[in-house]
Amino acid sequence: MRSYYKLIATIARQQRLHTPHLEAYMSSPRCAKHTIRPIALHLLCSLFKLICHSLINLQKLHQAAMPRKLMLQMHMSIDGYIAGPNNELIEWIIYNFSQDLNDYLSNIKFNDIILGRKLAEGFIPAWESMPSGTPGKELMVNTPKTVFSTTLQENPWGIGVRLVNGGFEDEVRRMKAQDESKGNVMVYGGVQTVQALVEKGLFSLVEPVALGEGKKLFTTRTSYEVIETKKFECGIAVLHYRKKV
Ligand SMILES: NC(=O)C1=CN([C@@H]2O[C@H](COP(=O)(O)OP(=O)(O)OC[C@H]3O[C@@H](n4cnc5c(N)ncnc54)[C@H](OP(=O)(O)O)[C@@H]3O)[C@@H](O)[C@H]2O)C=CC1
Ligand SMILES: Nc1nc(O)c(N)c(N[C@@H]2O[C@H](COP(=O)(O)O)[C@@H](O)[C@H]2O)n1
Repeated sequence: MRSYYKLIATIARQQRLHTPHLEAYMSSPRCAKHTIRPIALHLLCSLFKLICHSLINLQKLHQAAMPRKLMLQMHMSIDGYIAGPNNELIEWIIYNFSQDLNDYLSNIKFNDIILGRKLAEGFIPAWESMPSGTPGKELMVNTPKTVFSTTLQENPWGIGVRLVNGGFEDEVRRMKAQDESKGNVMVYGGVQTVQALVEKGLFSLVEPVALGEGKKLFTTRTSYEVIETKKFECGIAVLHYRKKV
Protein backbone atom coordinates (compact mmCIF):
# COMPACT_ATOMS: atom_id res chain seq x y z
CA MET A 1 0.00 0.00 0.00
CA ARG A 2 2.86 2.35 0.73
CA SER A 3 3.86 2.06 -2.92
CA TYR A 4 0.42 3.38 -3.91
CA TYR A 5 1.09 6.45 -1.80
CA LYS A 6 4.50 6.82 -3.41
CA LEU A 7 2.97 6.61 -6.86
CA ILE A 8 0.29 9.18 -6.01
CA ALA A 9 2.87 11.46 -4.39
CA THR A 10 5.06 11.23 -7.52
CA ILE A 11 2.14 12.02 -9.84
CA ALA A 12 1.07 14.81 -7.53
CA ARG A 13 4.60 16.28 -7.62
CA GLN A 14 4.69 15.98 -11.43
CA GLN A 15 1.33 17.71 -11.67
CA ARG A 16 2.50 20.32 -9.14
CA LEU A 17 -0.43 19.45 -6.87
CA HIS A 18 -0.07 20.56 -3.29
CA THR A 19 -0.66 17.48 -1.10
CA PRO A 20 0.84 18.22 2.35
CA HIS A 21 -1.66 15.92 4.10
CA LEU A 22 -0.59 13.03 1.91
CA GLU A 23 3.09 13.62 2.56
CA ALA A 24 2.47 14.04 6.30
CA TYR A 25 0.41 10.85 6.37
CA MET A 26 3.08 8.92 4.47
CA SER A 27 5.66 9.66 7.14
CA SER A 28 3.24 9.01 10.03
CA PRO A 29 3.16 5.78 12.09
CA ARG A 30 -0.50 5.23 11.06
CA CYS A 31 0.57 4.79 7.50
CA ALA A 32 2.69 1.82 8.41
CA LYS A 33 -0.46 0.00 9.64
CA HIS A 34 -1.75 -0.18 6.05
CA THR A 35 -5.31 0.73 7.05
CA ILE A 36 -7.57 0.54 4.01
CA ARG A 37 -9.93 3.47 4.74
CA PRO A 38 -7.39 6.29 4.89
CA ILE A 39 -5.64 4.81 1.90
CA ALA A 40 -8.85 4.76 -0.13
CA LEU A 41 -9.67 8.26 1.07
CA HIS A 42 -6.31 9.66 0.04
CA LEU A 43 -6.43 7.78 -3.22
CA LEU A 44 -9.84 9.31 -3.94
CA CYS A 45 -8.70 12.75 -2.83
CA SER A 46 -5.65 12.64 -5.06
CA LEU A 47 -7.56 11.24 -7.99
CA PHE A 48 -10.13 14.01 -7.59
CA LYS A 49 -7.34 16.59 -7.67
CA LEU A 50 -5.80 14.96 -10.72
CA ILE A 51 -9.16 14.99 -12.54
CA CYS A 52 -9.70 18.67 -11.67
CA HIS A 53 -6.20 19.49 -12.84
CA SER A 54 -6.71 17.63 -16.12
CA LEU A 55 -10.08 19.32 -16.68
CA ILE A 56 -8.52 22.75 -16.14
CA ASN A 57 -5.71 21.88 -18.58
CA LEU A 58 -8.22 20.51 -21.09
CA GLN A 59 -10.28 23.68 -20.83
CA LYS A 60 -7.16 25.82 -21.39
CA LEU A 61 -6.21 23.67 -24.40
CA HIS A 62 -9.75 23.92 -25.78
CA GLN A 63 -9.80 27.72 -25.35
CA ALA A 64 -6.43 28.10 -27.06
CA ALA A 65 -7.30 25.83 -29.97
CA MET A 66 -10.78 27.18 -30.81
CA PRO A 67 -10.52 27.57 -34.61
CA ARG A 68 -11.82 30.31 -36.86
CA LYS A 69 -14.96 29.66 -38.93
CA LEU A 70 -14.74 29.55 -42.72
CA MET A 71 -17.89 31.24 -43.98
CA LEU A 72 -19.38 31.29 -47.45
CA GLN A 73 -21.58 34.09 -48.76
CA MET A 74 -22.82 33.79 -52.30
CA HIS A 75 -25.88 34.59 -54.31
CA MET A 76 -27.66 31.43 -55.34
CA SER A 77 -30.65 31.02 -57.61
CA ILE A 78 -33.44 29.01 -56.06
CA ASP A 79 -32.55 26.10 -58.31
CA GLY A 80 -29.05 26.04 -56.89
CA TYR A 81 -26.96 27.91 -59.46
CA ILE A 82 -24.25 30.41 -58.51
CA ALA A 83 -23.46 31.54 -62.06
CA GLY A 84 -25.08 31.24 -65.47
CA PRO A 85 -23.64 28.91 -68.13
CA ASN A 86 -21.47 31.77 -69.43
CA ASN A 87 -20.53 33.15 -66.01
CA GLU A 88 -23.52 35.49 -65.89
CA LEU A 89 -23.97 37.04 -62.46
CA ILE A 90 -25.05 40.65 -62.55
CA GLU A 91 -27.81 39.74 -65.02
CA TRP A 92 -29.80 37.85 -62.38
CA ILE A 93 -28.65 39.18 -58.99
CA ILE A 94 -30.81 41.75 -57.22
CA TYR A 95 -28.25 44.45 -56.46
CA ASN A 96 -30.37 47.25 -55.06
CA PHE A 97 -30.11 46.00 -51.49
CA SER A 98 -32.61 47.49 -49.07
CA GLN A 99 -31.41 49.11 -45.84
CA ASP A 100 -32.48 46.12 -43.72
CA LEU A 101 -30.39 43.77 -45.89
CA ASN A 102 -27.38 46.12 -45.73
CA ASP A 103 -27.80 46.23 -41.93
CA TYR A 104 -28.02 42.44 -41.79
CA LEU A 105 -24.88 42.07 -43.94
CA SER A 106 -22.93 44.61 -41.92
CA ASN A 107 -23.58 42.50 -38.82
CA ILE A 108 -21.80 39.47 -40.27
CA LYS A 109 -18.37 39.61 -38.66
CA PHE A 110 -15.16 38.42 -40.33
CA ASN A 111 -11.55 39.59 -40.46
CA ASP A 112 -10.23 37.98 -43.65
CA ILE A 113 -11.61 37.49 -47.14
CA ILE A 114 -10.66 34.62 -49.46
CA LEU A 115 -11.02 35.09 -53.23
CA GLY A 116 -10.15 33.07 -56.30
CA ARG A 117 -7.83 34.84 -58.73
CA LYS A 118 -10.52 35.37 -61.39
CA LEU A 119 -13.06 36.89 -59.00
CA ALA A 120 -10.33 38.99 -57.37
CA GLU A 121 -9.49 40.61 -60.70
CA GLY A 122 -12.99 42.11 -60.82
CA PHE A 123 -13.90 42.30 -57.14
CA ILE A 124 -10.88 44.26 -55.80
CA PRO A 125 -10.86 47.16 -58.32
CA ALA A 126 -14.69 47.28 -58.40
CA TRP A 127 -15.04 47.80 -54.64
CA GLU A 128 -12.09 50.24 -54.55
CA SER A 129 -13.68 52.42 -57.21
CA MET A 130 -17.10 52.62 -55.53
CA PRO A 131 -18.08 56.05 -54.20
CA SER A 132 -17.30 56.52 -50.52
CA GLY A 133 -20.34 55.89 -48.38
CA THR A 134 -21.45 52.92 -50.52
CA PRO A 135 -22.71 50.30 -48.06
CA GLY A 136 -20.07 47.60 -47.61
CA LYS A 137 -17.24 49.57 -49.28
CA GLU A 138 -15.18 50.16 -46.12
CA LEU A 139 -15.49 46.49 -45.20
CA MET A 140 -14.59 45.15 -48.64
CA VAL A 141 -11.66 47.53 -49.14
CA ASN A 142 -10.19 47.43 -45.62
CA THR A 143 -10.55 43.74 -44.80
CA PRO A 144 -7.31 41.82 -45.56
CA LYS A 145 -7.72 39.59 -48.60
CA THR A 146 -6.07 36.31 -49.57
CA VAL A 147 -6.12 35.54 -53.30
CA PHE A 148 -5.32 32.04 -54.53
CA SER A 149 -3.57 31.57 -57.86
CA THR A 150 -1.14 29.19 -59.48
CA THR A 151 -0.35 31.48 -62.43
CA LEU A 152 0.32 34.89 -60.86
CA GLN A 153 3.89 35.31 -59.68
CA GLU A 154 3.58 38.90 -58.52
CA ASN A 155 0.89 40.55 -56.48
CA PRO A 156 -0.79 43.22 -58.67
CA TRP A 157 -2.91 44.57 -55.79
CA GLY A 158 -0.37 45.56 -53.13
CA ILE A 159 -1.04 46.29 -49.47
CA GLY A 160 -3.93 44.45 -47.86
CA VAL A 161 -3.96 41.67 -50.45
CA ARG A 162 -1.90 38.51 -50.00
CA LEU A 163 -1.21 36.38 -53.04
CA VAL A 164 -0.92 32.68 -52.23
CA ASN A 165 0.75 30.76 -54.98
CA GLY A 166 0.17 27.05 -54.33
CA GLY A 167 -0.49 25.05 -51.19
CA PHE A 168 -4.18 25.95 -51.35
CA GLU A 169 -5.56 23.37 -48.91
CA ASP A 170 -2.72 23.73 -46.38
CA GLU A 171 -3.03 27.51 -46.40
CA VAL A 172 -6.81 27.45 -45.83
CA ARG A 173 -6.36 24.90 -43.04
CA ARG A 174 -3.63 27.10 -41.51
CA MET A 175 -5.89 30.16 -41.60
CA LYS A 176 -8.77 28.19 -40.09
CA ALA A 177 -6.57 26.76 -37.34
CA GLN A 178 -5.64 30.22 -36.05
CA ASP A 179 -7.27 31.27 -32.82
CA GLU A 180 -10.89 32.42 -33.13
CA SER A 181 -9.85 35.76 -31.64
CA LYS A 182 -8.51 36.53 -35.16
CA GLY A 183 -12.14 36.55 -36.36
CA ASN A 184 -13.86 34.46 -39.00
CA VAL A 185 -12.81 34.06 -42.63
CA MET A 186 -15.27 34.98 -45.39
CA VAL A 187 -15.24 33.39 -48.85
CA TYR A 188 -17.01 35.27 -51.67
CA GLY A 189 -16.07 33.03 -54.58
CA GLY A 190 -15.68 32.41 -57.42
CA VAL A 191 -17.09 29.11 -58.51
CA GLN A 192 -13.87 27.12 -58.95
CA THR A 193 -12.45 28.26 -55.62
CA VAL A 194 -15.64 27.51 -53.70
CA GLN A 195 -16.01 24.12 -55.37
CA ALA A 196 -12.43 23.29 -54.35
CA LEU A 197 -13.15 24.32 -50.74
CA VAL A 198 -16.36 22.27 -50.62
CA GLU A 199 -14.58 19.29 -52.19
CA LYS A 200 -11.81 19.39 -49.55
CA GLY A 201 -14.45 19.61 -46.81
CA LEU A 202 -13.15 22.94 -45.55
CA PHE A 203 -16.58 24.41 -44.84
CA SER A 204 -18.28 22.84 -41.87
CA LEU A 205 -21.61 22.62 -43.64
CA VAL A 206 -24.13 20.84 -41.45
CA GLU A 207 -27.47 22.17 -42.59
CA PRO A 208 -28.92 22.80 -45.10
CA VAL A 209 -27.71 19.73 -46.91
CA ALA A 210 -25.90 19.87 -50.26
CA LEU A 211 -26.83 16.83 -52.32
CA GLY A 212 -24.28 17.31 -55.10
CA GLU A 213 -26.49 15.42 -57.52
CA GLY A 214 -30.18 14.63 -57.94
CA LYS A 215 -33.26 15.91 -59.65
CA LYS A 216 -34.04 19.56 -60.12
CA LEU A 217 -37.37 21.15 -59.31
CA PHE A 218 -36.88 23.92 -61.88
CA THR A 219 -35.51 23.23 -65.32
CA THR A 220 -36.36 26.47 -67.11
CA ARG A 221 -35.61 30.07 -66.22
CA THR A 222 -38.50 31.64 -64.32
CA SER A 223 -38.67 34.68 -62.05
CA TYR A 224 -40.13 34.44 -58.57
CA GLU A 225 -40.63 36.91 -55.76
CA VAL A 226 -40.21 36.15 -52.09
CA ILE A 227 -43.44 36.34 -50.11
CA GLU A 228 -42.12 35.21 -46.76
CA THR A 229 -39.03 33.76 -45.11
CA LYS A 230 -39.10 31.97 -41.83
CA LYS A 231 -36.55 29.99 -39.91
CA PHE A 232 -37.63 27.35 -37.47
CA GLU A 233 -35.92 25.93 -34.36
CA CYS A 234 -35.35 22.56 -36.08
CA GLY A 235 -33.05 24.24 -38.61
CA ILE A 236 -35.49 24.26 -41.50
CA ALA A 237 -35.93 27.58 -43.29
CA VAL A 238 -39.05 28.10 -45.35
CA LEU A 239 -38.69 30.37 -48.36
CA HIS A 240 -42.11 31.20 -49.78
CA TYR A 241 -41.93 32.34 -53.40
CA ARG A 242 -44.56 33.56 -55.86
CA LYS A 243 -44.16 33.45 -59.62
CA LYS A 244 -43.73 36.95 -61.01
CA VAL A 245 -46.35 37.99 -63.55
N1 LIG B 1 -23.01 33.73 -56.98
C1 LIG B 1 -22.15 34.54 -56.45
O1 LIG B 1 -22.38 35.15 -55.37
C2 LIG B 1 -20.82 34.72 -57.09
C3 LIG B 1 -20.56 34.07 -58.27
N2 LIG B 1 -19.35 34.27 -58.88
C4 LIG B 1 -19.13 33.59 -60.17
O2 LIG B 1 -17.90 32.93 -60.14
C5 LIG B 1 -17.35 32.90 -61.44
C6 LIG B 1 -15.90 33.30 -61.30
O3 LIG B 1 -15.30 32.22 -60.67
P1 LIG B 1 -14.31 31.23 -61.44
O4 LIG B 1 -14.26 31.56 -62.89
O5 LIG B 1 -14.68 29.86 -61.07
O6 LIG B 1 -12.94 31.69 -60.83
P2 LIG B 1 -12.41 31.91 -59.34
O7 LIG B 1 -12.69 33.28 -58.91
O8 LIG B 1 -12.79 30.78 -58.47
O9 LIG B 1 -10.87 31.87 -59.66
C7 LIG B 1 -10.32 30.70 -60.23
C8 LIG B 1 -8.84 30.81 -60.10
O10 LIG B 1 -8.48 30.83 -58.73
C9 LIG B 1 -7.32 30.08 -58.53
N3 LIG B 1 -7.68 28.86 -57.83
C10 LIG B 1 -8.89 28.31 -57.66
N4 LIG B 1 -8.80 27.17 -56.97
C11 LIG B 1 -7.49 27.01 -56.68
C12 LIG B 1 -6.75 26.03 -55.99
N5 LIG B 1 -7.34 24.94 -55.48
N6 LIG B 1 -5.42 26.19 -55.88
C13 LIG B 1 -4.82 27.28 -56.40
N7 LIG B 1 -5.45 28.23 -57.09
C14 LIG B 1 -6.78 28.09 -57.21
C15 LIG B 1 -6.82 29.72 -59.93
O11 LIG B 1 -6.03 30.81 -60.34
P3 LIG B 1 -4.91 30.67 -61.47
O12 LIG B 1 -5.62 30.44 -62.76
O13 LIG B 1 -4.17 31.96 -61.41
O14 LIG B 1 -4.08 29.49 -61.07
C16 LIG B 1 -8.10 29.65 -60.70
O15 LIG B 1 -7.95 29.80 -62.11
C17 LIG B 1 -18.12 33.83 -62.30
O16 LIG B 1 -18.96 33.05 -63.12
C18 LIG B 1 -18.99 34.58 -61.32
O17 LIG B 1 -20.23 34.86 -61.86
C19 LIG B 1 -18.39 35.06 -58.32
C20 LIG B 1 -18.63 35.69 -57.15
C21 LIG B 1 -19.86 35.61 -56.43
N1 LIG C 1 -21.14 42.62 -45.91
C1 LIG C 1 -21.68 43.25 -46.97
N2 LIG C 1 -22.13 44.47 -46.80
C2 LIG C 1 -22.70 45.10 -47.82
O1 LIG C 1 -23.18 46.32 -47.64
C3 LIG C 1 -22.81 44.50 -49.09
N3 LIG C 1 -23.38 45.15 -50.14
C4 LIG C 1 -22.32 43.19 -49.22
N4 LIG C 1 -22.42 42.57 -50.41
C5 LIG C 1 -22.07 41.22 -50.59
O2 LIG C 1 -20.69 41.07 -50.70
C6 LIG C 1 -20.41 40.04 -51.63
C7 LIG C 1 -19.53 40.54 -52.71
O3 LIG C 1 -20.21 41.55 -53.38
P1 LIG C 1 -20.15 41.68 -54.97
O4 LIG C 1 -20.62 40.38 -55.54
O5 LIG C 1 -18.74 42.01 -55.26
O6 LIG C 1 -21.08 42.81 -55.24
C8 LIG C 1 -21.73 39.53 -52.15
O7 LIG C 1 -22.07 38.36 -51.45
C9 LIG C 1 -22.66 40.66 -51.82
O8 LIG C 1 -23.95 40.18 -51.54
N5 LIG C 1 -21.76 42.60 -48.14
